[in-house]
Amino acid sequence: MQPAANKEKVAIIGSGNWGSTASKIIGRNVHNFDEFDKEVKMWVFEEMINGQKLTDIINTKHENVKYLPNIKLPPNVKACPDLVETCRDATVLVFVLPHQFIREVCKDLLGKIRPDAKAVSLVKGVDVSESGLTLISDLIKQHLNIRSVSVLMGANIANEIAEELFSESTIGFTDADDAAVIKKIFNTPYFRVSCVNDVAGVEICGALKNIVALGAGFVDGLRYGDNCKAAIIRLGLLEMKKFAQMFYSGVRDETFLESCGVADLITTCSGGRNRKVAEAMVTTGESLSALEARMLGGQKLQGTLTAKEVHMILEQKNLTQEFPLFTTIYKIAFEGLPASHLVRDL
Ligand SMILES: NC(=O)C1=CN([C@@H]2O[C@H](COP(=O)(O)OP(=O)(O)OC[C@H]3O[C@@H](n4cnc5c(N)ncnc54)[C@H](O)[C@@H]3O)[C@@H](O)[C@H]2O)C=CC1
Ligand SMILES: O=C(CO)COP(=O)(O)O
Repeated sequence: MQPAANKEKVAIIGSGNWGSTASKIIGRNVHNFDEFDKEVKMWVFEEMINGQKLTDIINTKHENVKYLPNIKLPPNVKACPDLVETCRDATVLVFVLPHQFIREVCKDLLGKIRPDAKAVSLVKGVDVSESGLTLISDLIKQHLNIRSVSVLMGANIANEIAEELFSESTIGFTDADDAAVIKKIFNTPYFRVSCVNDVAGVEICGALKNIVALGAGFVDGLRYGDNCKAAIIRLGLLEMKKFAQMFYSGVRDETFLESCGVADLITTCSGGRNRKVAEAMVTTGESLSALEARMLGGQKLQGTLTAKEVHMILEQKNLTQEFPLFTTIYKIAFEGLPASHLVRDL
């Protein structure tokens, strides 16, 4: 189908637990504004479910039976297995993939998108390579030559939002006009979005809280109680802020009090997947990667890779002693340090 002339057209890149939830919100919201084309394409990393393509299931049943079961998606959300086809005519690109897949996706999209497209990243993670630390939003911007990449992060456990339970979220932006368009596709009475001019602050919060969530899971596995978990959350928030302000100038103190900051830490340390799998690591003695594969039905952890990536950067810069919580969580997760050292070593 040709896009309606001069209309904003949204493409969603990713269709996991959060990607599918985002498609439910966006698919409905485009009907509220004249300026949007009503068709929303969603790129699905194709897989077979009981002999049927996941894209076919989504397009006939209007449900992502693997990553967001029992939630109806709007019929104007069209699942598409071809990445370039999904994005070719879009003016708004919504990136919502596990962060380890972003480089590959950007490579495949290079030169294949509209020059006037804007983007928003819902991806919680950072990129670490030989050239150092890069925000996922910067990676997308640099690789695809996109003029503005906003981010949307917050206390947003997808299953709750899919059931339309109230939550807040934060858009970090550099271009206020683009942020206003992006807010329109996400904001609903049950998903309350606010905007701050601080991409790095919002994005670093979204990435680092997943490391702290592993710590919260260790506390739960050890049965150390709620006071101890609150201490981990407090110390985690301090290290998140220190890290963000050390690596990015202009990060604002107030950002840590938005949904993307303290609120996301609290929800992730209570109901998130990183917390759940870290708890199981302590109670079963199995590795985080084995538990991720066994417990999550194809969904991915982001805290494990982020803990490794952040540790690599801290080691490179001789900063591990300045971040004792992140460092201890890394050592418990990957170097066999007993979980009880979480509090002993702080
Ligand atoms: N699920 C949640 O509650 C929330 C997730 N997020 C963030 O959203 C991002 C996406 O997470 P979810 O939608 O939850 O995904 P998910 O963890 O539920 O699912 C994994 C997704 O990765 C896809 N995939 C597997 N192999 C792939 C490959 N080689 N290339 C591309 N895609 C591949 C799968 O098809 C699936 O769609 C993450 O950064 C996550 O931290 C943010 C807020 C809430
Ligand atoms: O980011 C999230 C909630 O805001 C989800 O966290 P998990 O990936 O740990 O489930």
